[in-house]
Amino acid sequence: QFHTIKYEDLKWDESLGQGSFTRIYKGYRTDIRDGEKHCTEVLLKELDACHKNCWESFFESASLMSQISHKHLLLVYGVSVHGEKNIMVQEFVKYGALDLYLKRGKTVSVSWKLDVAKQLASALNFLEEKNIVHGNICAKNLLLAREGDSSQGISPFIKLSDPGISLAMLGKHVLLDRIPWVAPEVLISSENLTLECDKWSFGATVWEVFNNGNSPLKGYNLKEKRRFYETFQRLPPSQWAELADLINHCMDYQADFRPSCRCIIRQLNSLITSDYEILHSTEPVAQ
Ligand SMILES: N#Cc1ccc(Nc2nc(N)cc(-n3ccc(CO)n3)n2)cc1
Repeated sequence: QFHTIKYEDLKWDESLGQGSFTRIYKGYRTDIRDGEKHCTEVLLKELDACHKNCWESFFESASLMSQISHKHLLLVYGVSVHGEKNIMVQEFVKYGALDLYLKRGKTVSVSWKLDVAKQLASALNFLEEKNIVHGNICAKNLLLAREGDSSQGISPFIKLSDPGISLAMLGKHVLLDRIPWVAPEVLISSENLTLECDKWSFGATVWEVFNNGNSPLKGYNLKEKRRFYETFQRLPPSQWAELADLINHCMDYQADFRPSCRCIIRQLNSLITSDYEILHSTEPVAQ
């Protein structure tokens, strides 16, 4: 199910921040392959000790990512346990989480954003074909491996990160805080976590990418977030009608009305960047 890595083969470098329940560090892993010593740059994701009852879910997430391989899915080398410490050892992705990259004010073109959306859709299509639910699609879990350079026609390259601790293990407050990424039906029961939920989250993630990493419903408290679903509200629409339609189609409150991945990919490919890009060089910030 997954490779176990000896703790003494790992070396910690700088801290790179924290996710929910986890801390991440740059690190190195030494291993001997065909008689040679290799030292690989890795990302060390440590599960906070206080959530040790979630470690099986943390490792389930690691084994999910280790069992499948796809160019837009993060490579997980394995896990290491050392006393209270549970560590997931991942490939180090050069530019880190996409939400922070976009928030740092990097101006990226519309076609750059569309490339990211298409790559995420192809990763989701791969998971859908294997009937695997990710459960935590969001810009924070999209990692940027290549910045791309539109002047040289080099596209960005993203990798979808591990889903982390499964929604079923999370408390109500954490679920509410994941509005609008978590599909409405999951709030009713985590048994409702299906492939369609990833389509909903895909819509919210595309919204983030086209709003320069701004969090949708930023500043909403949990009560306001709950009301957002109870009153069937929608995210502020993009000026680009075809994009807004795709996002709203993915974020349909009726799970079985959401489009298949193939349909999403077809719609993304039909979005013509030329006219939109000329007309709206920068997407106005959503109110
Ligand atoms: N400054 C900076 C900087 C930070 C991180 C990386 N690299 C990286 N590699 C991974 N495999 C995973 C992650 N993550 C970041 C958030 C999460 C939460 O899921 N993961 N970051 C590169 C540069």
